[in-house]
Amino acid sequence: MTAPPAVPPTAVPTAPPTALSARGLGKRYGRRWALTECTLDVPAGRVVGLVGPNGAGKSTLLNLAVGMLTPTTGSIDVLGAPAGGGQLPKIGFVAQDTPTYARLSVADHLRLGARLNPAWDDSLAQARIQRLGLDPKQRAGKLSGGQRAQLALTLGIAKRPELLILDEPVAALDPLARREFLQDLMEAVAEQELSVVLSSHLVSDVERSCDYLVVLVDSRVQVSGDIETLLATHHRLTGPRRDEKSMPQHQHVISASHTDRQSTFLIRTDEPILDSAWTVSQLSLEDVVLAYMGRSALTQPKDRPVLEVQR
Ligand SMILES: Nc1ncnc2c1ncn2[C@@H]1O[C@H](COP(=O)(O)OP(=O)(O)OP(=O)(O)O)[C@@H](O)[C@H]1O
Repeated sequence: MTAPPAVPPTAVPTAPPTALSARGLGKRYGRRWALTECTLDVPAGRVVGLVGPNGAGKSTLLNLAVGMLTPTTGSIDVLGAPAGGGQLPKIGFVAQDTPTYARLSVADHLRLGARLNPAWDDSLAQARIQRLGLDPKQRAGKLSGGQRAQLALTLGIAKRPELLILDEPVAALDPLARREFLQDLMEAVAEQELSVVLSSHLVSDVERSCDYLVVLVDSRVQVSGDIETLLATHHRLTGPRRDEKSMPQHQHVISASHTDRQSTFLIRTDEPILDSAWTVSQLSLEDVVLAYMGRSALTQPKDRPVLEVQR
């Protein structure tokens, strides 16, 4: 009897690893939704900027990711498993206002980090503290806001996490400290295999340090994606006045403004723009973010504060 022919192995498609994956995720405080219908796949190995105005829901999303909040609706996976308990050793989390223990010294914080984290990299932590010029004997309560933020980032990085989540880490820093902090962060990303999600109000911070963007406005994700791709697929079209409805289907209008004779559209499309009536211009990341924020403002009910889109 002859053996049956070998069956070629079936290639089982594997989904690319994700840092965060949310499905219909929502969080309600009392009657107010802080996060609504959030469905999102953020790839691993990226530096993700989570941008949105005050009260957009950024902290809520990040706190759901680290399991400090539980969802009202939907689910969130972190590094391929449900957020919460089992994933915590793999996550470094620096919460908003970079909390530290005021009465403990810098050295105490590093000792605590070593006790609490099995993968603690003490030489990395010591080297960072020395490079930053932080006095190991100084109590955290006596550090400046910027120094405290650097201490908190050191604790987060020395944990050797797979995912580092930073909630507005540079909000309290002056421009130079902000630049140095983001520079340090990028160095850590280059040295370690690390995914980072950081929230910020400022597009300039994201432009400098991130390669993936999520825009959250009024509790909803407005857009998310690879920053290079977002910049390559969004355009400003300026030309003779035209009705939005006459635009080709593949051109998704994000914002439109008109004068008597002229129209300006900010569109997203994967296809080339062939209509020679348009003057096509490139957009900055800030243009893209503001357009999505403005779009949200236009769709908000009247009793909500409307975001100003300034150009
Ligand atoms: N513990 C809470 N109880 C009630 N409402 C809350 C609570 N935490 C947040 N909220 C509300 O949920 C919404 C989203 O808040 P969240 O802190 O997630 O926004 P954010 O984008 O991080 O804002 P910011 O940039 O100001 O930090 C806001 O309207 C806020 O008032």
